[in-house]
Amino acid sequence: MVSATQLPAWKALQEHYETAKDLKLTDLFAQDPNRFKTFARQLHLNFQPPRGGNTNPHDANLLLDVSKNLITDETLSLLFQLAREAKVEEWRDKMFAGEPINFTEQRSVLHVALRNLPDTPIYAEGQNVVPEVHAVLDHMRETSEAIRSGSWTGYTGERITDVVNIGIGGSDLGPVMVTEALAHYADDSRLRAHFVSNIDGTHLAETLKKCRPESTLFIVASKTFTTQETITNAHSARRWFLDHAKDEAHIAKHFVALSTNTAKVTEFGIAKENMFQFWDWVGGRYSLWSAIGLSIAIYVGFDKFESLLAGGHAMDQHFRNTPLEENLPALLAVIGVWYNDFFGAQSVALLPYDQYLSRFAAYFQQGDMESNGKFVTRDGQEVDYQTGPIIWGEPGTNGQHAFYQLIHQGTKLIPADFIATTHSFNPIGNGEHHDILLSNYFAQPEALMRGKSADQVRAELQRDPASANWDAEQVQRVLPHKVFKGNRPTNSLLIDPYLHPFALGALIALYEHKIFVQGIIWNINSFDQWGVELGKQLAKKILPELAVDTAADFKPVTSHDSSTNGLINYYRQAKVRGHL
Ligand SMILES: O=P(O)(O)OC[C@H]1O[C@H](O)[C@H](O)[C@@H](O)[C@@H]1O
Repeated sequence: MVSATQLPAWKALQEHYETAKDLKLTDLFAQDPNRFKTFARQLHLNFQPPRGGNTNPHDANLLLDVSKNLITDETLSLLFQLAREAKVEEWRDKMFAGEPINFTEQRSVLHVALRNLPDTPIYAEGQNVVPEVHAVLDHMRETSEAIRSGSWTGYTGERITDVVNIGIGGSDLGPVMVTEALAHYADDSRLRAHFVSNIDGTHLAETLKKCRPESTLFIVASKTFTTQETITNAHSARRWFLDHAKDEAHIAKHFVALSTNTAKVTEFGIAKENMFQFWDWVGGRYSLWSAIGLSIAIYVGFDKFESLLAGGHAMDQHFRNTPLEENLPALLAVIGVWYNDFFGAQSVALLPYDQYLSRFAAYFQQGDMESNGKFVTRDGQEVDYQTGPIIWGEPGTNGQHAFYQLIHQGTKLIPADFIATTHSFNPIGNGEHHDILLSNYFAQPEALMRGKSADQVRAELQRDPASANWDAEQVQRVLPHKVFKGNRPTNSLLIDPYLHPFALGALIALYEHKIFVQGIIWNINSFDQWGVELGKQLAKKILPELAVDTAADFKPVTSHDSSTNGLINYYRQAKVRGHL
């Protein structure tokens, strides 16, 4: 494929940008009373998982308003033309058909198969993967139900009260984000979920302080089962456990593994029946839907996990079957490309007005940045345009009291997604909290768009008794600092009614597919992550260099640049001095 910048629509967008860059959102709204109608999309999703007995809600409404963006009808039509010229629809169909679109690792990209709850076949390398997916789901159901009911007991016969997921990256962030998002459904106060990811011994040590070996289940989650942090933490947890339990035979009741690597799991000493399989065609950052979600299923119950999958599946169907113009992931994606590649925006803020989504931005930092942080095209050429943005964010309203200053008055363009639900699980004060929360959710995009002119500031100063009598010089000293230029773009997404498992599944899949569409437009492979390897290799080389016994045998390390040598030797000298 030709480079994105060579596509006719890209060139047309560059020309269009020359006029669009001067668009004023307030003018666009003044000129068109129907602007909201034109640029907001409502989507009703509904899908009942085929297994009977799941009584959770399985429908959700999504309202995505993109009208507060620097776009016109023409902008959108050119952006969708770009998506078509980049062959987004063809690549989407290739993904669903199990073609090995992650070509640098010769792998299919089939997280959609994990939530394909009906028995519709999906093929990877000629083999229908759906029966295996269902077999693992059945295994997860059995195990999660046994733990929740108390029939799975520890080595002394006690029920399990603490589940510790040991994993990092994709084997951590998804379960962390989702267990937090679904905390409302954690209906068994006897059961706690913990997550240990960092190799920093503090993470494991502080977690183990809260656990007792008799009643703790460790879930060792690692796709490759070779990740240094996870395997080291798992071995340390195993030692802690055996210090108490003494007998290795007890490990079977306290350690399970989630992995694609049977040989390594066996080598670690975890029995095959305690291993939950997944497959190479599941990318780590897309794996919460697989066995990696076991901690979720235990924490909130398997039927909630199934409903999460159903929501993901419903969004998959929408993404697969809806023309781009009405396709929510595609719409979010092309608007993102508009700012990233034509306005020069460097980042995107994800701002959920929902405490349950407190880890949403952290989760999609991996989801987006590990997928689209690439500098060569699929053909191996260096790109001559910007690819993936920096993703960041915190829940509202906290962010307002921290970094919104820069979004409102800083010198950077920061497109932001505002996310909220129409109803709260916690309608404290007769709904007062939720109304206040939502008033902020509505006000911030409005403020970012409208801004405040010098004339408005002047009028305010005149109205305020504290400044009404100021002379011109005093006014001028303050006035410029109170001006908001406005015209800052936002997307608003409202989920109706609640962030129940189905709605959450749909929300996550929405962003996953947005990332997919952008990766195709940028002509990059969104599914490998070679960029994480170099640091790992160098750390492996450095680790043995950190060993020193005594001051007498201290030989400075000289194998690196002077900075790295200097830092390493400072650390080694401190080790020799030994303060603990
Ligand atoms: O699940 P694992 O094989 O342990 O991998 C954990 C994580 O580490 C790797 O370095 C990758 O950057 C991530 O994509 C992956 O999710």
